[in-house]
Amino acid sequence: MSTSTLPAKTHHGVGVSPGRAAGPVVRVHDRSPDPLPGPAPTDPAADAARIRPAAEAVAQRLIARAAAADGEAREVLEMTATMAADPSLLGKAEQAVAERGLPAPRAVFEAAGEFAELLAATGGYLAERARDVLDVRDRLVAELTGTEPPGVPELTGPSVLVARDLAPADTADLDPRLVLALVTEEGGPTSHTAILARSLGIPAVVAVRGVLAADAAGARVDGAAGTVELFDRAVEPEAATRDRVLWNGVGTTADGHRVALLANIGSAADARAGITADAAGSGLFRTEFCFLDAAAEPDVEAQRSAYAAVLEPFAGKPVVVRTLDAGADKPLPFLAIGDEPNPALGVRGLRVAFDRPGLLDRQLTAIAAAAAETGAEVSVMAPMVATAAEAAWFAERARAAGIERAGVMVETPAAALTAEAILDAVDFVSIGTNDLAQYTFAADRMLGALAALNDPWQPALLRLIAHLARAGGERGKPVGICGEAAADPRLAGVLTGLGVTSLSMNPAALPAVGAALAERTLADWQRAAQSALAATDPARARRAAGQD
Ligand SMILES: C=C(OP(=O)(O)O)C(=O)O
Ligand SMILES: [Mg+2]
Repeated sequence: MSTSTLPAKTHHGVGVSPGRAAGPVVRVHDRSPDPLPGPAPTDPAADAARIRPAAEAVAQRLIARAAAADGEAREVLEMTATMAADPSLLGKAEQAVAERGLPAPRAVFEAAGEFAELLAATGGYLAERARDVLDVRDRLVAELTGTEPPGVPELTGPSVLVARDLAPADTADLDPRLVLALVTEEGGPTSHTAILARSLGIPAVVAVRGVLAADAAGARVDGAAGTVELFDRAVEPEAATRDRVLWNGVGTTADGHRVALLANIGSAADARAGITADAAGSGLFRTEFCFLDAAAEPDVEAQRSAYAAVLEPFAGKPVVVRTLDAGADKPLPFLAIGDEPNPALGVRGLRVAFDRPGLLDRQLTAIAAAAAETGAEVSVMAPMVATAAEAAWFAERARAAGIERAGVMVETPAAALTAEAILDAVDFVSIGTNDLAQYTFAADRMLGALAALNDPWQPALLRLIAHLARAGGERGKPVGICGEAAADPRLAGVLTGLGVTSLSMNPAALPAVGAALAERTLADWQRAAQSALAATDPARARRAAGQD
């Protein structure tokens, strides 16, 4: 490598997908400037008539990319193509040209902008779709103005991609053989970029302030340490070095201490992916994913059949079904909570059911029926629990519905600090590290600017987990992890060293986690865990655990 002779500046971000790689930088195009509202077109009818062919061209390009992709990538690209050709969006834009005399690019810009605002105002998953609508908007505007479309340019060789953040359509069909590493200025540990990078095995660092302004030609990326060295000349491509992903499908440390490695699922496709990836079961079935678009509460029969479709691949295996986690970042249209000044601290998760116990009871009945039908070993757990009384209330209702094992998620510091009482009220707990970090650090999990606080290697978060694991160990009750922390291979070992009994993750992360776990004995991981706990910041915690 010739890089050692080049001047380098090291930028720090949050490492979200481990591995090291170096290579020439390719910038992902930012969107072009907003189109101007004038001058008015001389022939509005002709200008309006340009919109549908432009939308058709954008949709066709996305469909062609979808045809060359598979699995989730194909779904994302097809969904984006559908949005680009959405008749109500295009109709609104045409109307703005005809009635308000806006030039076609501006009309599309405003129509899509309004649609995105509506989605963003509802928050959560729908707000994430707002990002997709804005992505479609920018593609349409680029098509109408004849400018470079936003997103990843055609890659001619192995490259390090540097972006502000990546939209699902940008990343859906990324070729991991050409993308050496991903670096983003924004985004956090639970962002789309982070999850995708881990699932593709591409080293990634997010929330790297100033990386775009640096305008570098080459970069060397360390996805574990969260560092990006930038060079002002292109750097010879150096393929990623990653954890070996040779895993025999059994979750165990080098000396045979078993840890259940499980899949996080939300659809039948996820469930099949989990089984293919050798998941021993599922530690988190996000039931709200089945009903994101439902306008009214699905009746018991509709719920039973939706759950059965997801449980079916797991016949004979354990699955933890989480009851609806609605509100804040995951609003469900049929559970309108009303205006809240701070939805993340509002009526969400299990709290939605306190005023609507019938809603919970109907869901538990449907889950019990789906479990009986499929033969999956189902237990249930409640999201966003703050007190032992809430946990006991939930467990009682679950048992009344005929479900034997009931647990709760630990996502609030209050639940973690009262681990003993919570565990006494239920059969198990599962730690949602995404939300537990957000509430512990008072740092919105969606904000790139606060990503460093949501880093799951933060010693404060590790201490809460250690407390929970100790309380579970004393009672002989399982303490699992189902947040993104479980998908970080080295952290998975540290969590095991803290006493956690199961790790549930995106199915794509299973081989790397399984392989890393098997590299050391339980005593080694316990030592690594104690060193990480004693560290004063995430970087030191990683080093102390032997990550760097
Ligand atoms: C697993 C979790 O739940 P979700 O990401 O669905 O909020 C979590 O908060 O860590
Ligand atoms: Mg959560």
